Amino acid sequence: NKFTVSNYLRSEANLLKVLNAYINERELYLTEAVRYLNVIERSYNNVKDSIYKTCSNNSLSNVWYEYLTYKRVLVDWTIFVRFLSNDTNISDLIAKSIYDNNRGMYADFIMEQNDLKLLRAVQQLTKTIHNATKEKPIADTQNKQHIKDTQLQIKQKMILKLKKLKETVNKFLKDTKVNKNASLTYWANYKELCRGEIMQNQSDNNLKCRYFHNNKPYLYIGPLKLEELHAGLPVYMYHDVLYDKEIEEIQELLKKQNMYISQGTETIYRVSKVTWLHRKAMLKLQRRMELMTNLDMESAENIQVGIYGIAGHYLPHYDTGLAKNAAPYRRLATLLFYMSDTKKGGATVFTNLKLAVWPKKGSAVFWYNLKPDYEVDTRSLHAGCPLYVGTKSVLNIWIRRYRQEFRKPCMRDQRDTFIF
Ligand SMILES: O=C(O)CCC(=O)C(=O)O
Ligand SMILES: [Fe+2]
Repeated sequence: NKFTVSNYLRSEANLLKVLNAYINERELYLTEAVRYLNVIERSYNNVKDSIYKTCSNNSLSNVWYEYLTYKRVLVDWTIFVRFLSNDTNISDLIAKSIYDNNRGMYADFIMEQNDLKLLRAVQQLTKTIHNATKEKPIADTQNKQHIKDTQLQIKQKMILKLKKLKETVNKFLKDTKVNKNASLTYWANYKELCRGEIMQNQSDNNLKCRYFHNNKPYLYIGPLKLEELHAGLPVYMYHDVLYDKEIEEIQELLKKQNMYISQGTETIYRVSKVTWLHRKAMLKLQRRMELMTNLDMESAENIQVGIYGIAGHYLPHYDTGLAKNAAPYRRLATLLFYMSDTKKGGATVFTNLKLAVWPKKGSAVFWYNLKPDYEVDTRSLHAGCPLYVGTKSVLNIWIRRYRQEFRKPCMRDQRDTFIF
């Protein structure tokens, strides 16, 4: 087992082959499931519409709908569930079922409802289903009471059958490895927020704009303009906290660093350019940041500059890593400055809060990523929306947890969020 590059490449090629085959197979499986489920759903909608139209809740208005319903419960669902639990292919199951029952069972795949031939087929099929349920065909008896009894028995059978089907499906859903919640949370609200389709919750109308001095003498003279953006997890917007002159200064520094040529970031979750400025490169700004956050700037990272071009974006993420061995270095809070406005797209969105923040040149957003027990606050999940026009540039300042113990002491189960 000597190590050679070609040996290594060969095992990688194998891996690719196996995984591709696996994915193709899964894809076929799902396509078949979707196709078959659509057939069931169409039949279901057909019958449901007829119930609405005729306002009859107890009986199905004609023999066709009756047939469809029996067939769905007694045959279609059974096939589908067998398919889910065995991974066999549906065509085989249908073929087997046709063989077991009657060719005509699948007539509805090919016939229109007002077809004369169909009517005859339906009569035939209803018989078949009654046969399949081991009941005497209704047409064979003159006894009305007997017909009623038979129908009741069939109904009861169907209810039991549906109950069993539900159990099997639920078990299947529980057993599959897909973490539905994770993928849903990930995308939930992102696109709608970015398109500006979700408006802020009306119940948040206690939010205020205020001058904020935080008991700091300096701020008595020149208070901060603070806008509360969210009541649950406090997200604050500070207006006019980054001056045009400072923005120009930063852009000069970036040019010297060749920011616009190099340092592109292109991953599956982020398309932007990123570089860093030493946090002491902007001393006055650093002092302002301390006033805005009330946190010890000695544990702040250097300033991360992010630049997005058209279609640039950053998918939902937490700013902090959660490795246990690096607990003191978790990013307690984020201060995000906007160096530009955006004309279209490019909002910063908090997908769990259903909150969109539209960038305004010179303003900054501030929020906590950790709860008072220093674990991650899932409400802080956020993203940078795709940009449609122009360029968007931001400054990220992450303030880490260490050195904040006296300002923001760890409080298990005390409050659900940090406040100033
Ligand atoms: O660009 C934005 O609006 C958000 C940026 C962000 O979340 C980040 O860089 O961590
Ligand atoms: Fe972020």
